[in-house]
Amino acid sequence: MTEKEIQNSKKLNSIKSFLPFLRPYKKQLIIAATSLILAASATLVVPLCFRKIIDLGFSDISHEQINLTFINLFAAAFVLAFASALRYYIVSWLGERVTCDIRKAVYSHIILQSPEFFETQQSGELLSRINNDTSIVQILIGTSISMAVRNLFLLLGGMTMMFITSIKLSLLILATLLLTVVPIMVMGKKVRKLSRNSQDKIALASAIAGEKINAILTVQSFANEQKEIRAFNTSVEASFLASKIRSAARGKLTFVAILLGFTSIITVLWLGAYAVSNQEMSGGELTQFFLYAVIVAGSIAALSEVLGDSQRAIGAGDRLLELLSIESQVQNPKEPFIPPSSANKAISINIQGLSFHYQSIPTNVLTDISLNIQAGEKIAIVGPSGSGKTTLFKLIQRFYDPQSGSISFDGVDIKNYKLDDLRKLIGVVPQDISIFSENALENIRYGDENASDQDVIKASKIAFVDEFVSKLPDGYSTFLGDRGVRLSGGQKQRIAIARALLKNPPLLLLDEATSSLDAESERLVQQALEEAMKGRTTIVIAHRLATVKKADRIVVMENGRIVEIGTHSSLVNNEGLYSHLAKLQFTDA
Ligand SMILES: Nc1ncnc2c1ncn2[C@@H]1O[C@H](COP(=O)(O)OP(=O)(O)OP(=O)(O)O)[C@@H](O)[C@H]1O
Repeated sequence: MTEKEIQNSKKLNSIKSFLPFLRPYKKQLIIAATSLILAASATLVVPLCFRKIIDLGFSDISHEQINLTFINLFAAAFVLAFASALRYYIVSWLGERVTCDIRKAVYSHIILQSPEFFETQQSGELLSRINNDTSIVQILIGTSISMAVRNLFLLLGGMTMMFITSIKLSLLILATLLLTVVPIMVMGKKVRKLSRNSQDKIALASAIAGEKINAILTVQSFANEQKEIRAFNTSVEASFLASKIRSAARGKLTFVAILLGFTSIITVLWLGAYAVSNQEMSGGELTQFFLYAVIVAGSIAALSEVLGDSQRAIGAGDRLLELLSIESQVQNPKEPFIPPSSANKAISINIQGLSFHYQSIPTNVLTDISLNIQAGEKIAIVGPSGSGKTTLFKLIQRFYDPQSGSISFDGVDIKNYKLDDLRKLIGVVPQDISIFSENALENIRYGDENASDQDVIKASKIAFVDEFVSKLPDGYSTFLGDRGVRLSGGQKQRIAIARALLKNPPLLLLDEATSSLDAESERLVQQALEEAMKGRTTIVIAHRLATVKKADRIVVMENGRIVEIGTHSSLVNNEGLYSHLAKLQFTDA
């Protein structure tokens, strides 16, 4: 295939890939097509009526004939009005409906991606795709396609009628029309390229804004507001420039299309006037021919306009399809293992020869990790920053698959679990806690959407959340603010613990906060954690002496490898990395 053929087949595929979204609405499509054909046919009948009116003249004919002619004209007008209105409603409805479905599909596709996807995609850009690109596709489905079909129908119908009226004049017009189409095609291609460019620029501007608004405290504390305003302005201006270039190209396209279209009609009519004067055709026939030529020219102009719009839509559609075609790196197994229903008791973990590197960097972050953890055991992981502790947590939750080795829960490789089932077994208390723009009750219920209010409050009491939430102005109904800005670090942690407890998981993964909490908060968080760990297998990334001392075993990591395993006292006596770290790192050591 030549490059052009590949491009064309891609274009076709872009449109084809949207077909599944249209499939559920066959009934509406049939109504739309019928009303569209009716309206176009009514338009094509009008010139016939006019020819009759002119050629009959009104002096020599009966009133009955006059009445019939005008009633016919009125009937055509009625069909035209009714069918056009129906077409407008159904087609707009389809556009809105399908866009809504595409939006839903894109969002659920994004949210099911593994974290690797989000390492390369900016959230602002993804939002722009959900909002802007889908809106453009809406124009395609809600307007452009129906305009294209209607005008194509008018073009073909008008041409046929023109040939019936006068073959000679029609052939002439056809020849001049060919001269019109070629430049339109060439220019249309350019517009499409520019459209994609302009959409990319808009997405980039949203991405920049989204990222900085999310990090507003960092922006303001470095007094970088003006810098960020300038950066955003530059990127918005770039998107304006891209749109300007696109609009100019589109404007030129419209100019060329209309001018060439009309030039060809005027030329032919000129010749038509001679034909009437030589009595080769009647005045009514020339009028009829003229009206069809106007319809044909109008439809060509409209088609060129639609071409511009659909180029834009295909650009946006391409981006959406590209997004929808990305498969998550972590997939559910074909035949998943069904965990037994008594799954809430502690589980054992077996890690065997685990090695892993992130796709972006080929050096191993974890190398040959092997570790057996018994059901109910409490393991503390310590190690210098960057030694791979958090990465190990990510692999246990199967956010990534290792390049070699395996992790098993109660003897079953975690790859055999459905992702949902696997993650239901794990409660995570991360360092970086997400609080959503909802009230306290709903924020905690995020751990288990089916939990009753009583369950939420029970978990809150164990996690010492009740202690501060009940003092808030509206208690559990208090809105916690965008991303929890109204909560302290220790309070957020306790919310995270309550969430994890509500899930009642057999395995707890705790990432101990490195930021120092005040003594009272620290005591409450520790107490909450101790409650949470009861009866479960627990792995904690430890930064405090109190935590490591309570652990059954301590795993010491360095450069992605396990270098020591033992209890606090045995490791301190070892004089290895642990004793060195213990002296330096543990705040209360
Ligand atoms: N998404 C990622 N892509 C590429 N490299 C990553 C990614 N996440 C982490 N890394 C790298 O992997 C290594 C281990 O990181 P990890 O977060 O697991 O360390 P850690 O022991 O938990 O450190 P800390 O105690 O500072 O949290 C680091 O060198 C880090 O730069």
